[in-house]
Amino acid sequence: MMEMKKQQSVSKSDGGEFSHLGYQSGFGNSFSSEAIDGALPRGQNSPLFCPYGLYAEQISGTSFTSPRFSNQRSWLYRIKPSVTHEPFKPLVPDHGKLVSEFNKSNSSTTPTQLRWKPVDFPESPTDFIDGLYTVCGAGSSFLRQGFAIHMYTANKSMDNCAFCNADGDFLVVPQKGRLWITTECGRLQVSPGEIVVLPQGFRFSVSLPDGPSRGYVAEVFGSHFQLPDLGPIGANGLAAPRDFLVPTAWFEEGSHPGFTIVQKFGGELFTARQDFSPFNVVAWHGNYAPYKYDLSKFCPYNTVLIDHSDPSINTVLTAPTDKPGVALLDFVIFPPRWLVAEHTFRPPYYHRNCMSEFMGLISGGYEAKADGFLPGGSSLHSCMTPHGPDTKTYEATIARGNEAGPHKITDTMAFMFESCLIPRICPWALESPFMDHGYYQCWIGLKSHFCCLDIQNGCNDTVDGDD
Ligand SMILES: O=C(O)Cc1cc(O)ccc1O
Ligand SMILES: [Fe+2]
Repeated sequence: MMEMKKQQSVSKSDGGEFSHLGYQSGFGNSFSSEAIDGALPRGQNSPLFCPYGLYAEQISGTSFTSPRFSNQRSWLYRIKPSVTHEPFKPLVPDHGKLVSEFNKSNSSTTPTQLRWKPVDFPESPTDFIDGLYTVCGAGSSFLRQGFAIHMYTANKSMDNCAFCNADGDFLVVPQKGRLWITTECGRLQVSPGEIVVLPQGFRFSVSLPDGPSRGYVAEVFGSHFQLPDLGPIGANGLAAPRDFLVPTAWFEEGSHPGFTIVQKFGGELFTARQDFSPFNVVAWHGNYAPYKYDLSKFCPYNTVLIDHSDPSINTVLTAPTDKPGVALLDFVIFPPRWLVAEHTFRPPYYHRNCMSEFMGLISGGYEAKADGFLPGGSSLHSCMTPHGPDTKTYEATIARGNEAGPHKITDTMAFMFESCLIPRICPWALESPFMDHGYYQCWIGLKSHFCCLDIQNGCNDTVDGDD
């Protein structure tokens, strides 16, 4: 057998290598990458003898028989197959705060507008897995239909262990602190302002080069993220396929005694021991792989004359249901952009939505909230729960009047996870010390401006006299 040559053979603690990673570009392509020349079998997936004595292993992200346009799978060529581990055992002590099936025993429901302040960083050593907790969700990973919204706060790297989510795909939105993520397909550096999708089943490990870190995670059960159709926008715009980055093959070899795989399965965590690293894939090919995307690359479209567009115009990724146009989960952003609409109330309109809206703020402020919605904070406006700009935003917009010229909103990156399912909320989120119990007050001051005569004619008579 040829001498095993280890390429890019740095340890995970070598930071320099993480910041100079090469990536493959594209969305849902047929990717291929080999860390050693010739490690990918040519002409077939499963030769009797793979190059360099590697094992061939397929990971399927859709059923074998899914239609070709949606079929996702990759072939991994690895030093030892994933199956080489001791039996899974329930994690002790139980993690307790991850939920993947939402029912009366683990969650409750409320139509009230909810808002949370940013959560403090942990004081005791907490890695990405320890620091993950579910805020809300609906459906069931067992039934392959549903979603969960989690958040994480962590201060230490995962050590000698990898996480594997059998329940669904994670879309991770870091808000504070970079994530150095080692996956079976290679390594990714993900900074706040970027997102990463870790599809169902892939093993990954998260290191925190910046220490205390915080962020949001959307999980979808039974669906995968795809780019939205562009309709009349045309062939270009919003998130461009070429800006999605997929890792190149990277592996580590040798013995890793006591390496632990932590598997999330039905919302519960199980651990299995093995004596080697799962990051032992020397080459891979296929269209099922982790990827990242820099939100500053997004090309926003919007009104250029009147009125406020629905936020769907800023959809980065969507995880569809079987109903056309109805998302299990849309990931929508509110990026820096020009506001130019004439004689228009430019902030988000007041509204009630049959979809449920969870929002987070990565940086800066959010155009609908003058106060109280802070980077690292979050809000939930469930199905048909009324919401919209707070009193200060409304009054300031009206005061600016019709003469407002083109204006660029800068220093902002808010996002929304929007789902057709109605979320139930976990008790620790409802009882959290970071819950903003006075949230409703941001709208209470909205006064009646009703006037019997047309306001353009300068009428000052309010009907209900509340000012
Ligand atoms: O509620 C929100 O702040 C999100 C949102 C923004 C927007 O511009 C229009 C509708 C909408 O739900
Ligand atoms: Fe909304």
